[in-house]
Amino acid sequence: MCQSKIHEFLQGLPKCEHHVHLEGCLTPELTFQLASRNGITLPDDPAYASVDALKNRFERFTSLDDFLHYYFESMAVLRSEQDFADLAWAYFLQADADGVHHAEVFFDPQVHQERGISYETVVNGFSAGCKRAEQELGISTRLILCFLRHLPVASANELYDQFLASGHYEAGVIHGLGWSSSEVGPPKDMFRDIYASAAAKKIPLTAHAGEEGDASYISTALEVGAQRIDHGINLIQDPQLMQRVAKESILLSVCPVSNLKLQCVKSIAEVPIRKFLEAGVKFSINSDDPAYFGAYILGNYCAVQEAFNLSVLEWRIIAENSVQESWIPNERKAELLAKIEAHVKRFL
Ligand code: HPA
Ligand SMILES: [Zn+2]
Repeated sequence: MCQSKIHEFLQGLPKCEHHVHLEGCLTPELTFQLASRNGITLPDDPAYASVDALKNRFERFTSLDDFLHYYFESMAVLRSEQDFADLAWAYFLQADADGVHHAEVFFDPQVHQERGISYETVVNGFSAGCKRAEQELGISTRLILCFLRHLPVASANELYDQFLASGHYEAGVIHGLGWSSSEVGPPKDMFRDIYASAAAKKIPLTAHAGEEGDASYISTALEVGAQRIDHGINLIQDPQLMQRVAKESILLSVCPVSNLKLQCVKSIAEVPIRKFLEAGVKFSINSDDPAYFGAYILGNYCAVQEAFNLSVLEWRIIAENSVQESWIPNERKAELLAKIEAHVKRFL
């Protein structure tokens, strides 16, 4: 297939996104707009001198923690429910343009709470953005609350109690829990108690693991109850674990451009896409923090295509697995699988 045809195929291929941080959709432009709207002085760092200076800084992250520094600092511009709703809406508009039909999106209440923004403000704003995407764009959505590994466990425990007391899970406002932030350093199983409690309540659980950390971070995440692994590229270090992940249909939410930008790989070709396909490991392809890494989901699909030259049928497997392992009812899965089938048929 010629380049323009494959781009048309990838653009129209019905997609599910499972790994995007709503705060990671805060572009330099929106950062400056919200800073001005809220009368906030941006950090005294040359990176924040202008929109272009910030964009330039985002071109040279040296590690996950180097990125996280800017990710957490920029969030200070988010203050009102409307700010959070606007940020989510900005993501959903781009996702819609990229052919996303279902999106499971992360957010980080702890950092907002630490700077005096209430849990309710954050959840109400983000869930308003999700509701608008469902109504106006027909995208089904799932909000996933993330616990942060660089903060004390006591802070996560407090948030977990607040989450339980809010009734947000039962009300379908928040659909699952995850963990993220610095990988190597804090104890691998720091959220063991929270995950045991949440698993007993049948709350869907995922975890960032195997991005900078080795495969043992993945096995620990699974041991404490994660049903999905975010990133997980270092699974290839452990063939036995890889077999188990394939056998148990544990989805990896892989983020190729993020891996490149955070120097976890030297090129997209190093992301084990073909090895996962060959081993029957299910994965989806995702954007992670698109405002920081310069690629939304379609950019990630195209980067994978350029590196691996996958066939239409291989893309069909990826798209179908993305639907099958989404946290949605079977009727919605059937609807999305039919859309994929119709689209694929046009290109075979
Ligand atoms: O890629 C990531 N890894 C860990 N934490 C994060 N928070 C936003 N993006 C990431
Ligand atoms: Zn992530």
